[in-house]
Amino acid sequence: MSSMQTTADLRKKRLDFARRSARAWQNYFDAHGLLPNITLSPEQISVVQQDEDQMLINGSAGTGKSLTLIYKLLKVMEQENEPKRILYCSFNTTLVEDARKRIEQSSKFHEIKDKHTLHMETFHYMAARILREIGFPNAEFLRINLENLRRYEDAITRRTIALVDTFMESEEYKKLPLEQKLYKTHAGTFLMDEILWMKANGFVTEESYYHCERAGRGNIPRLTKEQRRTIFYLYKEYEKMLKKQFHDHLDLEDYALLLLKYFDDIPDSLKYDYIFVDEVQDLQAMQLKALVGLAKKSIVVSGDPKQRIYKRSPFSYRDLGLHIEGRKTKNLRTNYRSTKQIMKLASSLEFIDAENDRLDDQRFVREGKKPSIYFFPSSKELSCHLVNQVKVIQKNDPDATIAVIHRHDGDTYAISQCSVLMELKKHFDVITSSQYGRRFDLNKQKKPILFTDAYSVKGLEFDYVFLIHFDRDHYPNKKRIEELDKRAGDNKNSDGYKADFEAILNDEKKVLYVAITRAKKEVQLMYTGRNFRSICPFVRNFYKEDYDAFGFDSSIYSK
Ligand SMILES: Nc1ncnc2c1ncn2[C@@H]1O[C@H](COP(=O)(O)OP(=O)(O)OP(=O)(O)O)[C@@H](O)[C@H]1O
Repeated sequence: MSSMQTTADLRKKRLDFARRSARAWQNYFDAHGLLPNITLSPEQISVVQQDEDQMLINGSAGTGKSLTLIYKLLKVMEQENEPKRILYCSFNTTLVEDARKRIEQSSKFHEIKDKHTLHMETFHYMAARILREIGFPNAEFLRINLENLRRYEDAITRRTIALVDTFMESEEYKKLPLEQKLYKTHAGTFLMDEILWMKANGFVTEESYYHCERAGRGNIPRLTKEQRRTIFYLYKEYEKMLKKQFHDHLDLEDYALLLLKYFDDIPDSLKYDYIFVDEVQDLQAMQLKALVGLAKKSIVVSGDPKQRIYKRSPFSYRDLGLHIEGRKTKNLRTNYRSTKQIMKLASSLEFIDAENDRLDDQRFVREGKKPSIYFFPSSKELSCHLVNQVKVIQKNDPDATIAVIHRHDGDTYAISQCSVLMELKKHFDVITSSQYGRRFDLNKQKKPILFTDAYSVKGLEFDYVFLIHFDRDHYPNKKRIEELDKRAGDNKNSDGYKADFEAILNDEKKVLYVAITRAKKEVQLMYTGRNFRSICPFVRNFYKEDYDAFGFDSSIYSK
């Protein structure tokens, strides 16, 4: 009896296998040799071969999510015989430029690229293209980088400050019931943040805003439901201001909202058959929702929640129309970029909202030197060390790519005055992230050194990474804490303040995680200060055996 069952089971298994193979082979794509020096792992191949209308590729930094996405894109381009419209998009300009550099390395790509219409661009560029076609000539083709984002937020803050100040002096405000009056701390940047958050999440009717969960907005300052009525009034006034005084100016958050609002006016010919989205965690909720709507046949997104360093939202993927449960979510586990030693350090950072990388869940293809942390009493000494290190690298490893990551975060004046940058420029060819697309040629020997903030290098990688601001003023960024303190007023002992403070620390750890995980071979974290105690507090998450310390005693801080 049992042997008969076994034979039947075996036959069924064989049949299932044959059916599965036949199904797989119909769309089988020969991924071999498409990009130089890459042989996809079985794990990656199975993601490339699996066709779904919606799919999520998950994985920690360096597991090949972007690469796998590019292979899926090449697969579609090769297998579709009729011309298709295909979009590869992400939030940051540099990442899109990087993907373009990668795909250009494939000779297959050059063979098949004219078969289809392929757009490789940021969300905003794609949205501006469609919006202009359907009657919004004000949609701009903006370069999305940190400097432009800061400039743009500053402009909005100036408008919202003027708006709140005038409103609070008005007769109308005086007549408001007490419970709808605002606190002083609701002024300025708070209103700017709130309006942008409302737009990013589509809460642009009074009732939806009144009833929504303000996830991601923190607790400080408190905002009661009744006060939301006043904020909504100010939002409306702000919109009128944009129309009248700023000639129908569009905020970046308006691009997705307009696509959704005028969705029926978008002809099918402007939508995409296939959409591929990299670093999906950086997109705002309405942006992702618009992309889901624009994908006629399939949308594949890839991301890593530990690298989410932009604004948060109350929505799940499902709420936004992305159904990626079960086999439609794929996880990649082998790290092809960083050494085990680098990932060990990065993985010890503890987050409150994202699961830590478990090292025993990950595999590595290379090992290398332990990361190091250096304290220097002055920035002159730090610069001197950095220059010497770069000289040694360029002598021993002339093909190497090098990034120096700072935390001036879009402050163009601070960047221009940065003594480390000045010193580097005396010795080397140095570029900033806005020059990355034009000046950074992966095929050339002796590439320029990239001097960049941590946001602009999302998705990029370098053989050697130097972080120059590993101190308590920059991780966490002092300006963010000062802003929270300003908003808290006398409320600094409240639980709400503590929770918001923790949320900032968590975000800032993610910035650090992104920065460290850009390194392939070696990473050095460096800081200066009056004494070694000015070290970044996140060092307490590190195990002392995971890094070499210079200029201070690691046993004081680390686990
Ligand atoms: N199978 C492979 N063989 C060789 N190299 C690989 C393989 N898979 C990925 N890589 C390389 O590993 C590096 C990291 O890949 P990729 O940038 O796609 O990772 P990622 O998961 O998107 O990272 P991040 O989340 O940091 O953007 C790249 O240099 C890529 O070429």
